[in-house]
Amino acid sequence: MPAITARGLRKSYSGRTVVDGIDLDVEEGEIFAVLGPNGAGKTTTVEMLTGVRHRDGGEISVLGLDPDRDGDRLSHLVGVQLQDSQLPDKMRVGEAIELFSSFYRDPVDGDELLERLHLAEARKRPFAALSGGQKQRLAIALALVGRPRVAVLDELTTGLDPKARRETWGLISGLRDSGVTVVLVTHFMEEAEYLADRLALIEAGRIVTVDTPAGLIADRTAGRQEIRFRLDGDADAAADALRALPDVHSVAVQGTTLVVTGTGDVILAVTAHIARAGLTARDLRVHQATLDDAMLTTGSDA
Ligand SMILES: Nc1ncnc2c1ncn2[C@@H]1O[C@H](COP(=O)(O)OP(=O)(O)OP(=O)(O)O)[C@@H](O)[C@H]1O
Repeated sequence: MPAITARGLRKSYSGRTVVDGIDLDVEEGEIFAVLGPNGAGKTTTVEMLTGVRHRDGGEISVLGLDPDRDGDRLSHLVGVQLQDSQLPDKMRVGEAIELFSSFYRDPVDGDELLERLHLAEARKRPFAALSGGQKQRLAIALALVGRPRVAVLDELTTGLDPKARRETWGLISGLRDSGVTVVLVTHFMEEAEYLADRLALIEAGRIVTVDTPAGLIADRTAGRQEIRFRLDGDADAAADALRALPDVHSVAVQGTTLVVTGTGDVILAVTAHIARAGLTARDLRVHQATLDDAMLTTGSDA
């Protein structure tokens, strides 16, 4: 049974429709990413799922409850990290965790959570004195302290450095492993590819695609691969020979570097040819199409 179902979701601001009939099913225990360009309606959509924002039309069920009608009951089951979370300037990190813990029947261990999010040393620091990354990590901690069954995380790792981002991904994978359903709004394709079981692409308030990351990549890039290597010898002659191979789509010569694109068994075809011709390929690198590549092929700036 889906943890979240939305049908015909609509929202307008001052007569301008920004969510225009969205249908969604998020399965229990999956990480579901919401992607799309700036202003597509991602935040408005997830805010309606959590009841933070009221819908103008459509139906929503989160764990069998309606966020507009059953907000109090749902607040015990859903953890929300929204963009630009604000707390009173003087509130200390430890006080915020204690306050939010007190809202829930069975909160997690606040100390352990702060430790995992590298905030233990900032426990006594007031909100106003936190760095951007610390505020971000505190927002994640506050979303998770109530041991939610559903976590809605908007721009989870925006503002975090690469190490903190990776650690946060570990935390979110762990949540899924413990059965939590996660809805994740993100602009980082690498994050969606790494974490998401499925994703929805939203453009201009409508769902364009719902797929797995691998399915979307395969669909949009047709399994395109790129191989780069340096060649000792006549690069132009080698390029001509490579162009004649099956599965090779293009060969570009950039100085002594060859860039070959293709599909199917192109890697095998190229490496076998190099060996047969007695050539040496140095610094050989293979690039498989990523979610970033898939999104760029649609012209989206998500
Ligand atoms: N409170 C509001 N009042 C008026 N317009 C709003 C309000 N909140 C959002 N909008 C507008 O609704 C549209 C959708 O905004 P939303 O924040 O849902 O998009 P988004 O996909 O999350 O964008 P981003 O990736 O930039 O966060 C935008 O054009 C935005 O300017």
